[in-house]
Amino acid sequence: MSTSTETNNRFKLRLRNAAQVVAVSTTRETFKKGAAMNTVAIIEDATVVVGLDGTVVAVARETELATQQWYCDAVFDDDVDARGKAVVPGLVDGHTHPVWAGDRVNEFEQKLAGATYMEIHLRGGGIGYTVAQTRAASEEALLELTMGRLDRMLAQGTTLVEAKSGYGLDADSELKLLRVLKRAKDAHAVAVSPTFLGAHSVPRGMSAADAAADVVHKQLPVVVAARDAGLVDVDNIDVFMEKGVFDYSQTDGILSAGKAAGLCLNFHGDELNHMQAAELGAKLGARAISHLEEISKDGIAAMATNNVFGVLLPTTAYVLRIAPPPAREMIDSGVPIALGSDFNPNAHCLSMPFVMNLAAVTMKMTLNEALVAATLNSAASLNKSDMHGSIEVGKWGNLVLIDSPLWTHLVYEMVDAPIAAVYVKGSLAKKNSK
Ligand SMILES: N=CN[C@@H](CCC(=O)O)C(=O)O
Ligand SMILES: [Zn+2]
Repeated sequence: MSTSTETNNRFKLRLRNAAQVVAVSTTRETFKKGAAMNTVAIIEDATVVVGLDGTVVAVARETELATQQWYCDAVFDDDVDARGKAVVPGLVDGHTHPVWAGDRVNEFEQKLAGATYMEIHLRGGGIGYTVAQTRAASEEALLELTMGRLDRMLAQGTTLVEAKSGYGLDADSELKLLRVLKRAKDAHAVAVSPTFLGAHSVPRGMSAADAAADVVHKQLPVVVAARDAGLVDVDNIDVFMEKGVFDYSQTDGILSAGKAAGLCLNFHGDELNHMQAAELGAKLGARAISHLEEISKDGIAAMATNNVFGVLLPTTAYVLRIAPPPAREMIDSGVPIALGSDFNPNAHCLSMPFVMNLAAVTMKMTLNEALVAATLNSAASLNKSDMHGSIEVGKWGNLVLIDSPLWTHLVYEMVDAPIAAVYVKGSLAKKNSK
């Protein structure tokens, strides 16, 4: 082979002859809704090639590729025999709270004994407890904790994660958390979509109205200035819209201010009580609303009409022993559904395969729907499905290699998903021992 051929035909990675490559999509659709959520593109006896720039250059049956001259002449920096294995896109976690110190294992015991989330919250535990621990922690300590959590997510197949601030609740502390997220984003293989969540709770001694005003007039301007100076990255703005936290008009005001600052609206709503969050999100042009356990029929219709993503979090209903959101009705009505782990001190879950299992068992989603919701649609809920969420030419070569010829083992095997390796932009990012 000549040098020039070698240069032109050198690639970063080949995963060859996989029993199944689950591309999810082959048409570059940005998301799926309705019946389409139950279809995933699968190519059997297939090969994926990733170029030196980290993007997919080919995904096809090995026999088809073998007829092409470029492929026969190609050299691969990493050449992996994937026979007997399946490949799915890197998983996308649509909702996490990864920057916090301390833990709440004591509250887990209280909840098991019957205390509700709001009872603990209103007596100063819950988010309030974590805010105190997180404010007291150094930026370096929080970075180390966050990096460790991203490592554990990566080992479970996650390659893109939405990540919230929200345990600072004042301008300086929220900025500290957003700086941690930027440093983690710049340093870690897992891609991060950061979210400003200064409105996660009402700080002790403040009214909700004063807290909402603080978010709009103090925190948000500081965050926007830091973003514009390149000190932090912020894609989305979030509010915990809930009875006893932020009401309809406070949430409207905070989200509207965030939208004016160029942020995507991606907020907590209709979780413990029906708050008309879905209706508000549709009115404001929100990209996504999370939780939705208490969504109304009108809210479902409004989200479907406006293509507002429902980010469903099956760990919440599981740990709080509440009814899960009406996923079936939402999908059948045309709401685009994504999934998230909701990793936080209340729901300590870093595993999207387990989330997919819970979605299938407790929310009656099919395995195909769970995969679409945990890949293409989660990426789309973050406006990132141009490069994430499916195995298609031109997208990042983010790939999960499964130690089974059937991809469905990823979900079936629950908390011990058989993930052999995870590739990010065509580079081996995590190899799991058997
Ligand atoms: N519901 C509000 N926020 C989180 C819980 C955060 C916490 O309890 O620390 C959630 O999505 O479940
Ligand atoms: Zn949350």
